[in-house]
Amino acid sequence: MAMNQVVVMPYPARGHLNPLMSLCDLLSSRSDGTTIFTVVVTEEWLGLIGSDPKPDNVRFATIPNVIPSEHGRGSDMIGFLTAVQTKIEAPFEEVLDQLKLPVKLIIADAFLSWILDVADRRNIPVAAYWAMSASMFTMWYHVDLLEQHRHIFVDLSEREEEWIDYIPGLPPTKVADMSPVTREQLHVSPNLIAMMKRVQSLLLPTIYELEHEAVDALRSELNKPIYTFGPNIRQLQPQSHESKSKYMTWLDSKPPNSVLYICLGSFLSVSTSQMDEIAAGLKQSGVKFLWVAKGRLNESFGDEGLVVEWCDQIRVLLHSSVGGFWSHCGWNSVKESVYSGVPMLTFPIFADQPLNSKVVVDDWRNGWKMKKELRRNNLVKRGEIAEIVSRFMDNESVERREMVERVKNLRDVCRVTSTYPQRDFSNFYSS
Ligand SMILES: O=c1ccn([C@@H]2O[C@H](COP(=O)(O)OP(=O)(O)O[C@H]3O[C@H](CO)[C@@H](O)[C@H](O)[C@H]3O)[C@@H](O)[C@H]2O)c(=O)[nH]1
Repeated sequence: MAMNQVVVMPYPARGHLNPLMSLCDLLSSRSDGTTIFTVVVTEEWLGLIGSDPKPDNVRFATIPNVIPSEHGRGSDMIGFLTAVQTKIEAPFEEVLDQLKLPVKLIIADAFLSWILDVADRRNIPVAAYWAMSASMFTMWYHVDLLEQHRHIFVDLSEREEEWIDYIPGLPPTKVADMSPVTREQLHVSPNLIAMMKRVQSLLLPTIYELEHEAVDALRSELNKPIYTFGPNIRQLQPQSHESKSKYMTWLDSKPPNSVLYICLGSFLSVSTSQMDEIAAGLKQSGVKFLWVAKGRLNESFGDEGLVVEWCDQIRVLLHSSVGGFWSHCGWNSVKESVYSGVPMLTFPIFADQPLNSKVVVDDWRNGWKMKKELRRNNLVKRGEIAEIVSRFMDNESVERREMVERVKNLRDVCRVTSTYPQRDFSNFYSS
């Protein structure tokens, strides 16, 4: 049989690349052996993920480092977002020119809308990959409704208790649970209505059973194939004793469910003064913690706390000593937490994170809010942190036990789903 290929263009950020690589693993495991999956990344990203294990029929192609580096891009977010929209198209086309096998499909992150013109010129269908939740997709798809109700682009500080109850597939949601969006941000975000008219299909990395209202609403409205494929988490590779990281050995030495894992995102992080409050609050709580925090590496917390620059998050979450996850609520972190059966303390920062936090706290009820006033940059102070953390990690308390029961149920739903990512899914790129 003749060979062909699927070109995969991820958004150059960890929270988008990780699940798209995992999708490639899934597709390649279901492929009949005639398809090569070519993932296009910058040279910098190749250095970061190039040595991760992957199937033989998943390959990388590179473009030069035409966007700001991963290190320090947070200092000019709009500059980074703009470069991704304007600088990648030309080198991406050069990659396409050099490919030997015919390209039957492009899977592109939905934030890269310029890809539609490239694909049109070459007559290649595009499947749009949305890295966030289905709920966030429906919210963003209906940005015109938000505008009609004056729930976006205006000062909402006096109207945070108003309900957004008109978005198809989304349960009533308070204005307070939506990240404020400016028109400037809209310019670097995809126009989903225009995009959905032009793509062949939509790929949602979500657990259908947990988001079926949103997925069903989109299916009836979009009139396009929409595929969900479960938690979309990369499988853990076995780790030898020798290659075990220091933090895993540290976790081994701790009692079950005793450690709070903290990671507040790889994209934007919190202020230095908030980090100071977190450090002091953790000390005061007496709870053991593993904290991903680049700027605090030299701080000593004795044997109670370990700070790392980076860790293998899913491996950490699956460790039996980890009993809680304090997270910024990136969609991948939320799913990894559900998949691992670890309750969450939510601390959303921007974009979809406030809505994800609301889903965790109010709908799935597998977590508590650490940051209550989402739309303000008020500091969460050390005393409050210490109080919530110690209550949250108290394995004897009734409120925690009840939450842990719900977490187990969610985990079971998520694990079952991960074994049958949608029945017809494997065929979507063969047509
Ligand atoms: O020390 C670390 C920190 C993170 N991760 C992984 O990095 C990914 C992070 O993804 P996510 O939790 O989604 O956070 P962000 O990187 O901040 O994700 C961006 O992209 C997501 C998908 O679009 C959005 O939901 C977020 O709001 C946005 O900030 C996850 O797979 C983590 O397991 C690690 O392996 N080790």
